[in-house]
Amino acid sequence: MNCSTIMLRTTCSEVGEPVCHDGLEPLTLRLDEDSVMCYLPQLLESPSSATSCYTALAETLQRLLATVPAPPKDSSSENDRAQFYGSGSFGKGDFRFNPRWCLAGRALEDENSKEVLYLKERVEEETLRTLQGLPDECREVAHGLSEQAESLGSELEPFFNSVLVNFYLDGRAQIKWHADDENCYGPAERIVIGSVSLGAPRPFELRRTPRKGDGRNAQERRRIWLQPGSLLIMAGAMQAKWQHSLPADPTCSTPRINLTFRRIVGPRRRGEPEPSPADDQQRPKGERKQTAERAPAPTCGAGEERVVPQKEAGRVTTQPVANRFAAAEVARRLQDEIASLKPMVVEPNTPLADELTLRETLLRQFSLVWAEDGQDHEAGSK
Ligand SMILES: O=C(O)CCC(=O)C(=O)O
Ligand SMILES: [Fe+2]
Repeated sequence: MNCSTIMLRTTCSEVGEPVCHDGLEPLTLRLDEDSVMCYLPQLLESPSSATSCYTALAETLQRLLATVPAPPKDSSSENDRAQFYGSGSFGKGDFRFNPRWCLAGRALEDENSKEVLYLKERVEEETLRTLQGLPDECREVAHGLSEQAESLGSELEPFFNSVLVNFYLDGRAQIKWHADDENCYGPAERIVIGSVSLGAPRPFELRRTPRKGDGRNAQERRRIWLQPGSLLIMAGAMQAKWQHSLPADPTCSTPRINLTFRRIVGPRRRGEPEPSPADDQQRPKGERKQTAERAPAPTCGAGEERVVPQKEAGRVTTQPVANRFAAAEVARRLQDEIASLKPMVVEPNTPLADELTLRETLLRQFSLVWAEDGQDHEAGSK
């Protein structure tokens, strides 16, 4: 089969409607000379494993939404899409994250996310297999990917070292046209992203990045229904030349979870945790140092004496903090909550102890990011 002429399985006939794929069969799309997108409807062994993965993960995300204060740039209450980012270790290394993510999303710690670790393994295996098995006609694209594909299999360094999770509460939640082309992923012509869908099926759209003088045809959209349990691989120059979006779908009334596994390259930025020392990784989990112990002292609001009023003592936020709070105010709230929680935590590994750790981690991450620039960031959705 000639890769450049692979057709979408189903086509929409109405004028102006995007070319559609129903997401039930695998698909390889060579979008242009340098960009390729592959879709596998079934990443997990069965539809029921996709359902149980979704159920467990949705429960964790709901709990975090209810217990972790909203980050300063949280937009989940406006657009029904909440963001989370992987944090902690995944066996072969530590999750990295773009420090901006912690302004818009909540941390999803490794101990909270068995499913994420499981999916990460599956996505790496399938991405490697798929990229290595691209048809001959895609060789030029595959050639550019071969080095990356090789490092996917490396024992020492896993390919995907970060994950961003989107929780779409219903069909009103969406993500607008964008490309994931930030510098932290390396050259935009060589970014590989593995995107897993769970929960409600939703349409995903693609279009060429708009350029001056583009005619109507250049803007032709392609649409793929992302089915639960599926994997979408974006590779080659897709982030440089194409944009993608997940439009609102008024017919959808149930949640969807999307996980995009990415590779962050280059030195760690301020605000990103340093990798754990190798010997720390060897030890069983219970014996490892707690994140909070490794955390540097908060730098935001430090030095300011704030007395927690008596009536506030013991009060813990269970609802997301409204967006209007400035970053420093959120930090103060976190400090208050940590002060309230500390005397209540008598045993490790209890729900209260987890809440305390989550707040401490959040505070550490926020504080470092703010210390970097001294002010608010533009927190994008990428
Ligand atoms: O939800 C999706 O399928 C897409 C998410 C996405 O594009 C992103 O997080 O950058
Ligand atoms: Fe994206």
